[in-house]
Amino acid sequence: MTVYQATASAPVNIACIKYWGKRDTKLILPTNSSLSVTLDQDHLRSTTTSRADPSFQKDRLWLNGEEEEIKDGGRLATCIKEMKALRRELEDKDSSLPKISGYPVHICSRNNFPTAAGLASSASGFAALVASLAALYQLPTDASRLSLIARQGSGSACRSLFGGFVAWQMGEKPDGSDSYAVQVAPREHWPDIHALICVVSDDKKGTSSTSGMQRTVETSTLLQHRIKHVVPERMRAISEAILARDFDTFARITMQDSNQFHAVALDTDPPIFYMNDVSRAIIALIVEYNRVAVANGGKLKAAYTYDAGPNAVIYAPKENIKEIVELIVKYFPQADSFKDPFGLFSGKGVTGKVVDGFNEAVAKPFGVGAVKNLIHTRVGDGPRTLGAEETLLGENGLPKQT
Ligand SMILES: Nc1ncnc2c1ncn2[C@@H]1O[C@H](COP(=O)(O)OP(=O)(O)OP(=O)(O)O)[C@@H](O)[C@H]1O
Ligand SMILES: C[C@@](O)(CCOP(=O)(O)OP(=O)(O)O)CC(=O)O
Repeated sequence: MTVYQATASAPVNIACIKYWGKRDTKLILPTNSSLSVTLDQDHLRSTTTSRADPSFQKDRLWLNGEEEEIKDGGRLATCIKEMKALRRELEDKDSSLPKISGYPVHICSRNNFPTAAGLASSASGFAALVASLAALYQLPTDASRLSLIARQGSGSACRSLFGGFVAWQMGEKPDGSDSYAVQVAPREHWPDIHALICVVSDDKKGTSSTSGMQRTVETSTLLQHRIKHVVPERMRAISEAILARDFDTFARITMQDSNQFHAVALDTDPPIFYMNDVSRAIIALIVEYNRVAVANGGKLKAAYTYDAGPNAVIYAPKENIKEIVELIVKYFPQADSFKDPFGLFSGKGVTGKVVDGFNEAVAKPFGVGAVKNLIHTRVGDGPRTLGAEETLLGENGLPKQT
């Protein structure tokens, strides 16, 4: 008997222009456009296997080994329903296709990094879900079309359908049909963009993005200024900077937009604080690192950005990452040795140090564990369809034991 099954992986993305606010909470339509860098799946990814089988009783999903409820009308149910509808369209047009759109599905997914910890697991997770169902249903792969569906799982997920540098165009139609992701540039255009993730906390966060942003929409006057007068110009300028590989402008806008997103969170009633003392110390270090570069006649060398949590993501050209790791390690000693996927330290281990002319008084050194982990990665590609050997479901249609 034929087994209808497919496995796909999808990347995390971290926004430079932040999505924060919905004009439609059910369809997940944003109040502003946003733009992100897709990170390399070789380091951070969600992997999902989907199988359609007439013997299954109902649609089921397991995340990291635990079954998650697929609530009627909820985000998971919506994405699965929309993907089945796309398959049905194909079957209606071509009677030779097996009629699998009516079969229940079993879906098994794993994240190779902490879930719901502000590392954008919902983005890679819903993108992998949609990508695996697209492979299962053999849908023609138009990533923007699929991004319309991933968007309804989690807004930021629509950007993980592409690699490289990705914009989510907010659109204006009430039905959301013009609110999808497009690629600004593939990773090959600017492969030199690397990222250092400073994991400050991998706990489940206090205020979820979903509830936090709605409170902001309801109470912040600053948000209205941001969406009308700030984001449109920033989207234009950062897209131009990416196309011109102009890191100085890219970095300036990225930091400004992270700052404004956190200002808007603070302008919410009651206020929302996502950054903590460690996050703010990392900002001080990057600001000083850039000040030294500019004082020496150079340009900005790094950009920080923070999502709805205390973890820092530092974007920089590859050649600067070694100095940045040394800088972070000087102030935030690490319990474990730095995993050095790009061989920057030739197996020698990291010694904390600052660049010449750096004012060490800008931050106080913290103890071991304040920054728990450093992940070095870079701009990456879009979802990948994987071979049958990567399946997460056993022959019985239940998660494989790992
Ligand atoms: N691989 C996956 N497959 C399906 N759903 C997933 C997957 N990974 C995460 N999710 C969903 O996303 C939720 C976590 O999203 P949440 O927004 O709370 O955290 P986050 O994505 O880590 O943070 P943020 O989006 O603010 O950066 C999970 O509880 C789960 O419902
Ligand atoms: C701060 C952000 O990371 C917010 C992401 O919000 P989500 O996409 O997680 O929210 P929902 O659409 O409600 O699922 C900024 C961004 O990724 O653009």
